[in-house]
Amino acid sequence: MQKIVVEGGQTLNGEVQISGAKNAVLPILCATLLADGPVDIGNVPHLHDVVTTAKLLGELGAGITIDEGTTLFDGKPGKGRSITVDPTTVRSHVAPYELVKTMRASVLVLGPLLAKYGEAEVSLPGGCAIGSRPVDQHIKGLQALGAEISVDHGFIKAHRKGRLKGARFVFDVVSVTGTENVLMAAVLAEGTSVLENAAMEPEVVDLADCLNAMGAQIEQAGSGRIVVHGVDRLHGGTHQVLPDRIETGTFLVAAAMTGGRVTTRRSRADTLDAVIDKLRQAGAEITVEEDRITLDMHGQRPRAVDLVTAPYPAFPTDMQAQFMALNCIAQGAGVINETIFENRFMHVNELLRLGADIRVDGHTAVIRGVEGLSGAPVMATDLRASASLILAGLVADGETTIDRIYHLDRGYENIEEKLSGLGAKIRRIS
Ligand SMILES: CC(=O)N[C@H]1[C@@H](OP(=O)(O)OP(=O)(O)OC[C@H]2O[C@@H](n3ccc(=O)[nH]c3=O)[C@H](O)[C@@H]2O)O[C@H](CO)[C@@H](O)[C@@H]1O
Ligand SMILES: C=C(OP(=O)(O)O)C(=O)O
Repeated sequence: MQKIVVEGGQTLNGEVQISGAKNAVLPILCATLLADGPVDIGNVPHLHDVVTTAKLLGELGAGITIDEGTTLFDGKPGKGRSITVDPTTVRSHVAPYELVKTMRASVLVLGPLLAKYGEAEVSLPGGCAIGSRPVDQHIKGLQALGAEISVDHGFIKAHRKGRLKGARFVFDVVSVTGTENVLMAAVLAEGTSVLENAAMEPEVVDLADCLNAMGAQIEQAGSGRIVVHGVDRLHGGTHQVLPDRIETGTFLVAAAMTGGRVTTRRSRADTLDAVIDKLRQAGAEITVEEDRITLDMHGQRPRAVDLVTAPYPAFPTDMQAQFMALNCIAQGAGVINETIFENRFMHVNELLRLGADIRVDGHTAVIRGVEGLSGAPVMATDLRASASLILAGLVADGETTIDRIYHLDRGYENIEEKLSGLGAKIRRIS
């Protein structure tokens, strides 16, 4: 099994190119199932979850063509990957357990298969083990559009008699993938749907942009009330995936923790307001120019920050572990309140092994910054926990070895190469 070894003590400096967003490309890949022709997706990150989703689409019968290194991003040439999905050969409507178990986003084939082909059988999804992660909102939303759904032997079984019917649906809780699933189904429903208490995440907007490029009529994505005028069919199209705001935030935190100066290229500062605000509170000087965000810590140790995770545009739960790592070595004490997932403090025990001072009471963690961490073997428990351990390793004394890094490969493209480019001493070993 592979591990990552980080030798702490380097100040990060330089520029890093941000990849396409995992949480945008995965729903977009699933959305291609709705089209009557091929869909070209550009700025696709090299991630394990992308490979799994492509395998899943292939298993359903879609044609997949991968083109390395020719993607255009915002009209500027750049190296990246594009994937063309041809859904016209889809024959199966079953998403098997073996492919779905590793990845939360695989549940996103449910809405498209149901809307386009009239039936779907999708294994209950996996993903990061950060809470119970139910799918009741996905099911209720699709039922509101007229679907008949049962959960049986670990599979969600859905079918429709006739076309789905547009409806008003109010989500009980704000759910990102729940909004995306119902949105994708509503696109081919008869009449207008209004999705209330919808997720406002930039990845939902990116999905809606892609669907609109395929002929959908979606209005107000990015607000809590999305209006969808159903259409008879979607055609093929092209779309560039938006930059990954969580990857961007992770590199900015790395720069802040090491006292360095780092510029992220091909990033979108407008999707990171809450994160940038917290980094400024931590003492960072941040400047934004077009798609570049520069964080300069001027060699200073960060100040601890308090934060509460909540749905977008508030502070993202996917940046919580990274800010926990920052607080571990900051001046003063910070309080982190995790309100989205009930079991998302699993990195705490590993950070304690590096010498951190953290106390957890329910959903709240109090972190007192220490002068220094000391490198040790640790174990990654989920994707962002893995990132937090790398960040801690960057500033720890000596070597930190991180085990179970397969989580990391689900969501970070070439993280060790990108960090090495900024001056970190980091390597992957088998
Ligand atoms: C692939 C993807 O995009 N993953 C992201 C997505 O996950 P995901 O879409 O799974 O997260 P949700 O937004 O659905 O979860 C938010 C909260 O709603 C609850 N809930 C959700 C659905 C449901 O049917 N019933 C229910 O009760 C969950 O338990 C959780 O407490 O948003 C999360 C919250 O920003 C991020 O951490 C994940 O990186
Ligand atoms: C929780 C995450 O991913 P997923 O929903 O795919 O498990 C994440 O990206 O931090």
